[in-house]
Amino acid sequence: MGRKFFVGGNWKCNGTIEEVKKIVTMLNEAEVPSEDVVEVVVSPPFVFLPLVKNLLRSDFQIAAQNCWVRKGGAFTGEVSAEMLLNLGVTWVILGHSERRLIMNESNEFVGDKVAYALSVGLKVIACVGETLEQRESGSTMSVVAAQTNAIADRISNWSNVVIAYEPVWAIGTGKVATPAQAQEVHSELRKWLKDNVGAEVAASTCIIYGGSVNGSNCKVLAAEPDVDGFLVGGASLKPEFIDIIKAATVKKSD
Ligand SMILES: O=C(CO)COP(=O)(O)O
Repeated sequence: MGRKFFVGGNWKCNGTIEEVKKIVTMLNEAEVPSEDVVEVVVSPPFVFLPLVKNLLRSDFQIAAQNCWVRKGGAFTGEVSAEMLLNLGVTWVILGHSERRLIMNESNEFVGDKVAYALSVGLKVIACVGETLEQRESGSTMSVVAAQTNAIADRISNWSNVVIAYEPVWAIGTGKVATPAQAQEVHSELRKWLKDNVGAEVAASTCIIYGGSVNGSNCKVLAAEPDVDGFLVGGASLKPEFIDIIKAATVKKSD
């Protein structure tokens, strides 16, 4: 039950048409391991999804950074899961800490979003992770378990879910988790899945790490047995994103 290495690029709220075209050209020209070895998904802001979809190489996929919790309708400013599918978008990032903390998205709301997006056929990168305060008070695993539990309560099929462990204190700070810190949470989370969902889901679900991943630290992180890839923010806008994709080969040579 091998897990394929997964690298997501979360562009967040960045970019102009010109910059987006440059990033796509950089990605299209890159030589990276084949689709059998690594799954690459880039996530531009909503407005650039059609442009990126049209220009991006076909072995890379695209993700939205959010979507509405249920079917579309009178929800001003929202984008529905159905619209994403209609555009040919295959993935959506849900529960990113920037949405949990800035937009006050609760565990339950994120769980509802994950369940709805999966039900219409989208694949989901579901983000979990603790704040610095929560880590320092020793509650990392209870926070991550509660976030994951709100999803587990609402879905039964995990085959289209990737979990991104993104400690909030490591996001955009340059303070990357050490390989041991990442491995510890990933393995505890996998154990939580085994105990609460099932052994098969625990063994087959990709758990990727996010938070200050760059071209220099990606290989040591990728070498950890329960780190199945990355969700990359800042570095996904730069050429070093290619080096991060290539970290997949660390696994292949195991
Ligand atoms: O939030 C992240 C990816 O979703 C990580 O962001 P950085 O890689 O910029 O720390």
